Amino acid sequence: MSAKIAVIYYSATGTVHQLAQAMAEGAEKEGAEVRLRRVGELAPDAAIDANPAWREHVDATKDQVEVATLDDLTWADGYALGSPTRYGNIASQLKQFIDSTGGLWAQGVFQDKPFTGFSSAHNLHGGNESTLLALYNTAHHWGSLIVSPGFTDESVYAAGGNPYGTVHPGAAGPVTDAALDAARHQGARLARLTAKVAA
Ligand SMILES: Cc1cc2nc3c(=O)[nH]c(=O)nc-3n(C[C@H](O)[C@H](O)[C@H](O)COP(=O)(O)O)c2cc1C
Repeated sequence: MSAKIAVIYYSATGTVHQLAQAMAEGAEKEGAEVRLRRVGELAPDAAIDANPAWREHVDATKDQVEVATLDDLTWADGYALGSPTRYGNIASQLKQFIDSTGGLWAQGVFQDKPFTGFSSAHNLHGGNESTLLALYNTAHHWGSLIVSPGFTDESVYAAGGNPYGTVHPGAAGPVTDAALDAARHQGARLARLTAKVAA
């Protein structure tokens, strides 16, 4: 059977958005049905307008990517969640969405469903891994199955060797093909394992 995968992310300036797209591509290539969704923006216009890259990304994705809903979580058999690093933690926009899932949690919607994470901090050692570990706290509470990439493919090493999840440090410049390849691998692995669990 093919898996139903929800790739749900927040991105202010587009880095995590690119990783999310690659994650979705990898899952689709594995035969999954994918919903690629961004969480709603919560920041005031004044903050967004103060950063031209942020404004540009908000405007570019407004009509391009649907906003995540709770139905996407109920529908999916497996989850890929992504967030930029915010002081070593996940962004409040994604956290707000997660914090709206109490009703689904109480119904057991997340139990036994594979869950993987991805991120981007500006600096290589600026909190990529602490953000992923913070994201995985939710998976523990949801009763989901954490499917981190591990060192399961050459693409993981080529992208910097992060077994917790694909990341791209913004300080290294534009998102690299290596990071996108690693995200595709991670998405494919999630889809493959989700199909097995769902069967
Ligand atoms: C409020 C705030 C906090 C941040 N905290 C960190 C941090 O702790 N470590 C770091 O390396 N980068 C930090 N950054 C930078 C972002 O994580 C980084 O630019 C990321 O690549 C942005 O992803 P995006 O393009 O998907 O929005 C922070 C940025 C903002 C706006």
